[in-house]
Amino acid sequence: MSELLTVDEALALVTAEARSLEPRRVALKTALGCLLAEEAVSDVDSPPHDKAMMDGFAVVASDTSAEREVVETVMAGAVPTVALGPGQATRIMTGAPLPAGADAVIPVERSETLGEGRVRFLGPTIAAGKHVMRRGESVAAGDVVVAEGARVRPIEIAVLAEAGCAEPSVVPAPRVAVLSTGDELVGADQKPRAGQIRNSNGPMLVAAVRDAGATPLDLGAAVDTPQALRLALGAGLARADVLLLSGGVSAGDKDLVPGLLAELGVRKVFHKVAVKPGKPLWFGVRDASENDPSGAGHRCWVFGLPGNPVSSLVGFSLFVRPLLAALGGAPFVQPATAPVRLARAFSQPPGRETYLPARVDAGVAQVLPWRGSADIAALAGANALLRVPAAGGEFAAGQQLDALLI
Ligand SMILES: Nc1nc2c(c(=O)[nH]1)N[C@H]1C(S)=C(S)[C@@H](COP(=O)(O)OP(=O)(O)OC[C@H]3O[C@@H](n4cnc5c(N)ncnc54)[C@H](O)[C@@H]3O)O[C@H]1N2
Ligand code: MOO
Repeated sequence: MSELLTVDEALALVTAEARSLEPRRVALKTALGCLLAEEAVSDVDSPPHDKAMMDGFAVVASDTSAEREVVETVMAGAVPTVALGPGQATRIMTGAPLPAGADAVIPVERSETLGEGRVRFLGPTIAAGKHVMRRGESVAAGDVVVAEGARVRPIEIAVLAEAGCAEPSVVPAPRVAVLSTGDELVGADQKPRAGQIRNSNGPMLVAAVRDAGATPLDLGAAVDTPQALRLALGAGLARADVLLLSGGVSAGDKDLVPGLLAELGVRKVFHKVAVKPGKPLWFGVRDASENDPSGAGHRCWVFGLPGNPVSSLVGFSLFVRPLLAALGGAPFVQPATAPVRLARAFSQPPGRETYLPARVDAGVAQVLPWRGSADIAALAGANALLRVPAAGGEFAAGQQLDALLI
């Protein structure tokens, strides 16, 4: 047991292997959640013209004529053709460019149409600039509109669109292949026969990848034969930045994964961590190379997550999710934890660092009844995994521990 890596030691090894993915240009609509790899510069003024901010009449503010001649109507998208003189007004719609000479807009609610193309305005005179947004008032061509390193949220998508950045350079979302292994697995839509179970890890990990802002590539399930596994592992290594495997990493007769990964050029970084559940976790890296057997040549990070679903979830939350954030350009982040207070006393024998399913409300953690690493059903209402240090001990109600947020 003492030879096993601690969680912190294993995290340090993952951190040492982590690096941000190479920036590349992506279609704007797929940039959501990514880090911008270069500052975005606008190629236009915004607004592109002095624009009406109300439906109404463009006027010369200093003109005090009681009645005006309406010289034309300008809709948004159109261009005015008549310069305004004294005693004149242009009917104008919100967003349309102001005609030359005009410097204010009187809202339609403050007008009275007199017929024969004439209009009278009600109420006080209007100040120059009223209900008008000047050309370039928001952004001037050449302005930096989003800084390098900013996270692209829906707001930044709008700003980039306005600035004409249709293909921004971003640190891309990692592509993550998910492969479940095991002869016993059937799909959620199938009735398991004797000896079979449904594949719950595959759908969980695909969803967890998506939830982490990465792009999942669902490779389904492979049976435990060297041929089937070699083919599926090769596909994952060729097509993804990260390959997530579930099952086949402990000590069973059919735990073929570590040997096959070595054969495919994946360098083992560690196997087994002092954590409960999740001990048999395997981590390795296929280094970037021009002559790798898959022909892809890019670096690929590989996790063999233990087959038991709760063990897989713990491995994902502790190691995979932080690595995905780092590949996406964030400084290496530790797993998301929060201090919580225990609702009830409990005791835990010494052993591995342990993660107990818990429900945290207003900072108070209830440990949930749980039948071990195969009992994912017990976690259906859980929102945290309570971290119990390896030394174990007696924990009093109200005592503070850390919880991993899931
Ligand atoms: N002699 C030893 N036996 C085991 C050890 C060990 O160190 N020495 N470790 C135990 C621990 S801890 C775990 S966790 C499991 C992990 O084993 P594997 O990663 O090799 O996974 P499998 O043996 O393939 O499966 C374990 C368990 O999980 C079920 N499973 C597998 N895949 C899925 C899936 N996609 N969806 C749902 N459930 C899945 C599988 O049917 C098994 O019941 O090993 C212990 N044994
Ligand atoms: O660590 Mo295993 O993951 O205890 O079930």
